[in-house]
Amino acid sequence: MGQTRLFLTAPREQAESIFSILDAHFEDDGLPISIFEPEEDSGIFQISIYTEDDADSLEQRVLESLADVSPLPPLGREDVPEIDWVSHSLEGLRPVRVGRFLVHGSHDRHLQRIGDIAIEIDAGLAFGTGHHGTTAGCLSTLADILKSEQPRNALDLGTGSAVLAIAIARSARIPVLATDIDPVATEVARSNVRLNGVTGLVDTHTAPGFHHSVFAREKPFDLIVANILARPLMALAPAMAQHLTPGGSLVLSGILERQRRAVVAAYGGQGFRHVRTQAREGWVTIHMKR
Ligand SMILES: C[S@@+](CC[C@H](N)C(=O)[O-])C[C@H]1O[C@@H](n2cnc3c(N)ncnc32)[C@H](O)[C@@H]1O
Repeated sequence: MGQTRLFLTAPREQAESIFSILDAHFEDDGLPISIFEPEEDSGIFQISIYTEDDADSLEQRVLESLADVSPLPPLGREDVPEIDWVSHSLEGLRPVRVGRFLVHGSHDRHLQRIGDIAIEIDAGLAFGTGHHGTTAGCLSTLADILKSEQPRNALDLGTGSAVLAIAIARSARIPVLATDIDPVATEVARSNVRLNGVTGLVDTHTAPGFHHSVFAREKPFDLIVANILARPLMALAPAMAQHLTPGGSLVLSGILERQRRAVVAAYGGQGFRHVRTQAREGWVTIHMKR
């Protein structure tokens, strides 16, 4: 069955606000939502939401969720044949540079420069192309951490495309456990891990939170990255403390600016101290240590 894409086009600030509203509103539906700049440096962004089900009812819900946005840009709609979905979603994606990390699709391999840590992501069905402010924030924070720390065993919880696990494995050459609640994401992660030649380092598993025997086998970790969302992250704070070594680094993202204090407080209660927060596109990435 094909997919339908609903989309809105708006200047950056409005586009980011629409993206945040849709992201929060459809959080429990698990529908892919993306934001990107179709034309480089144009400042005009497109927010897309995809469904395989009833597009009419989604359209209605999108309009209801955006009722307070004024003026509301027109809501576009197009059918995306299933066969084209992955390549379609990649076509619009430019490579992303964050520090030494270059996240790119297969068609942009040639952009790699000496000294780059290149991460090839070739599937659109899991989150994590580097374009989202949360992924970019995690990559940037990981790059900073890896300049001064030498972790030996890492965890990427909510791995999506495995972009962060691959970034850690390729730059630190250490084992990384990469888990996701969604079996489709785990499949995509596995295939990206193979594509990037790090099968010997990155181990992928489907698991909600820490509910899998692999955690007991692989813990403790001295670096954990989790780009999920504020609420599940707060619920996971005690388990994070149990799985991270004293002195280890924790990178949390998927947190809106207004949720930052609550997340820092939840982790403060578990013995974590705040090191640094980076903000991108309304999202924050928090580095904490235990
Ligand atoms: C925002 S994406 C992040 C993907 C990638 N790590 C990145 O930074 O681009 C969040 C991922 O976490 C997964 N996820 C959500 N809740 C989870 C949970 N409780 N346990 C494990 N994975 C979870 C989702 O399926 C999704 O793939």
